[in-house]
Amino acid sequence: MKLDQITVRQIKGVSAQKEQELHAFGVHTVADLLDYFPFRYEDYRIRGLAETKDGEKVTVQGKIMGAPVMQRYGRAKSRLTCKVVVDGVLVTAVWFNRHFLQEQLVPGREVVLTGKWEQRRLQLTVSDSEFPDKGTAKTGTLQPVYSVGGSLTQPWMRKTMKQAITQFGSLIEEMLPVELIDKHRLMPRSEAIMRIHQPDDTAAGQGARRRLVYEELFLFQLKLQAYRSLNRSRKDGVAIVVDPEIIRSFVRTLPFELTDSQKKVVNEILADMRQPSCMNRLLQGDVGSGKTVVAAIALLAAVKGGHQGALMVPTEILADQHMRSLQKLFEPVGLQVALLTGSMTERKRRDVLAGLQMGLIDIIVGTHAIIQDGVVFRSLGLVVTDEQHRFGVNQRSILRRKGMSPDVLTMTATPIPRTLAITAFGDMDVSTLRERPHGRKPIKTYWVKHGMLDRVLGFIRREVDAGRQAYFICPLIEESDKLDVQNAIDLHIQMGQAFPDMPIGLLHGRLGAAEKDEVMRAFSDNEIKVLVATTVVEVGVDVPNATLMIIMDAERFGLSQLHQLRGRVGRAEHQSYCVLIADPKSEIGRERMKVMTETDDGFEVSRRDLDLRGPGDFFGTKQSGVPEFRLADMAADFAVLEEARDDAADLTTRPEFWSDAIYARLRQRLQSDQLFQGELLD
Ligand SMILES: Nc1ncnc2c1ncn2[C@@H]1O[C@H](COP(=O)(O)OP(=O)(O)OP(=O)(O)O)[C@@H](O)[C@H]1O
Repeated sequence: MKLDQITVRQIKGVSAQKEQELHAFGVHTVADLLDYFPFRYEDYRIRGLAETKDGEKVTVQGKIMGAPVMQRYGRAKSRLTCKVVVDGVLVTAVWFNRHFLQEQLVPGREVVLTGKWEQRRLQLTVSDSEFPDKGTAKTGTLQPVYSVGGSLTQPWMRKTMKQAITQFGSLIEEMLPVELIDKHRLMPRSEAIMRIHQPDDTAAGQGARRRLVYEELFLFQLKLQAYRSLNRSRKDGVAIVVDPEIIRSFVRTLPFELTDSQKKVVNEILADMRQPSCMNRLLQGDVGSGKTVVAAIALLAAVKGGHQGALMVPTEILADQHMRSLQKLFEPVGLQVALLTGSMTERKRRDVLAGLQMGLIDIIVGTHAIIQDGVVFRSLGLVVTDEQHRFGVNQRSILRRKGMSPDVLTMTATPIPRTLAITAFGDMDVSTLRERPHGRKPIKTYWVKHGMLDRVLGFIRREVDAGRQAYFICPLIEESDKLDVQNAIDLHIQMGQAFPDMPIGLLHGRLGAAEKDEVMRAFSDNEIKVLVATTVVEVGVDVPNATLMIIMDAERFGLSQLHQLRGRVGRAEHQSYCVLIADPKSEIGRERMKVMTETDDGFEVSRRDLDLRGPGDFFGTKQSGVPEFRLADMAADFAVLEEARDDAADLTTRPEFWSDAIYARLRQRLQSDQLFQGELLD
């Protein structure tokens, strides 16, 4: 019998109702239950009061000195106090709603008390007490604390866990290969499971945790690596072979020389595309590092190799911008670029769809709608997308069902600290643009208080008089009672009054698509000098003549968002500036503003952001692909994560991993994972 075939109902003491409640926590089988780890331990080990700080929780042993005093409030509420001598100090012990203890508090009797210590009043508010003459179960131990609810209480979980281990502990199987256990000197799985639920001393408890953290991270990495190596071994992708001279002569048409970083990354991408397996590569580069032209070269290669390319972007504004810049770039080489968006007329849409199907359109630009049903390509060779729309297994299988296995290049402008890159993008190969184009000057960033608006206006005037343009960003569209933030519409009016002679534009999410396009076009063409906008301009907008970015209420934005916004300037050779207007209330808020003024390197901003926020918060949402681990802590267990990654990478490249019986259990475990959706062994 295997543990994952035994239902929790078969554990003594688990009723049908309790079983149902366990289901709500994802616990169905004994295997699930044993993998339901405590998230912390309650410490009942006895300590001296001298080493206990005010407000801390502590367990002490003492002797009852006087008769207890009880006050009752209504029927159920009571306050019981009693003098107890602990380490030679006379302490007042207080219990709330434990009137039934009164008779047991006999002067002269030994007692063990656990509770919160209040130094000043020499008082202990007791949450737990035991009497050594009656035997102590908890005293001196660490008790596991589980995430529970409903009628599942901590004592019940502890008891049930113990019972499960007694009944079924001998069936716990090892799941890591022996060589890894030996290599890292890990505790056997059965021992680790028992100890994590019933730790007897910290050293062994640490060993148990280390073993299970390794296992968790290893399985996670194995999943990513297996996916990656499986992907590489599949030969159903398109092998895109282009004459290097075509690429070279295209590069010669560019108005600038590629940076060494761009050349290196282009080579990595083209090498991937030549393979008959599907490319799954992440291109990370700081704001303004020139990712677009890299993507353009890859798209050109796809087309010259006899296929079509798609560029998928998050917003229609960006779709429009990229459409125009690709058209300009590809005009000399005669590529047909088309736009596909939700706000297009039905007729136009039909034309585009027909063009794609017949292969008259080489490159399609649009939001994620471009790979959805109803869109048929003659032969899709490459999809370029951004990290928010990263290609999951789902999208790949939609395309595969349509008979397409394009190469995929994912771009991100949020440089990801190494820790998170390993976890969130471990299934991808990574290319990084390390340098910015030559001649770029670092952006100067200033942080000012709200009272300085007049000087900021003077700054705008100076830049515009010098022929440049400015962005003025604020957090909301319209005035809100709840938040005291400057809104774009008001600010637009205010700016109009301050600069009656200056064309000032307004851009926000509530404008219609055509209106947005028109505002963006006018700003691009330098007809509008100052653009008052919400964060719709955050990602990817490229107007090289803009040199001033002013961000109102900057404390309301996250660091990476501020960095993204700042990246809208400094995109050509002119000196550029960013002004943050903010009165942050918290220390962290002030720290964030300081980080911005101290560095304009996105990798450094990310690193400091991670320090300030912690990894759990870094991406904000679950869809970011950063998983929540049961035991592992990405910051604290980073070294283990790296080991696990190397081990998993090593294992999955060995042929025996895919064929040998020893690894069958690991493969089975992988296959049950959603990421693969049964693809692993077909
Ligand atoms: N090698 C280069 N030399 C000079 N200018 C370049 C070079 N590569 C790109 N550029 C220009 O730099 C600007 C920024 O490039 P691009 O829009 O590709 O940045 P990006 O990496 O996509 O940044 P973001 O994530 O901020 O949109 C563009 O105007 C582009 O034409």
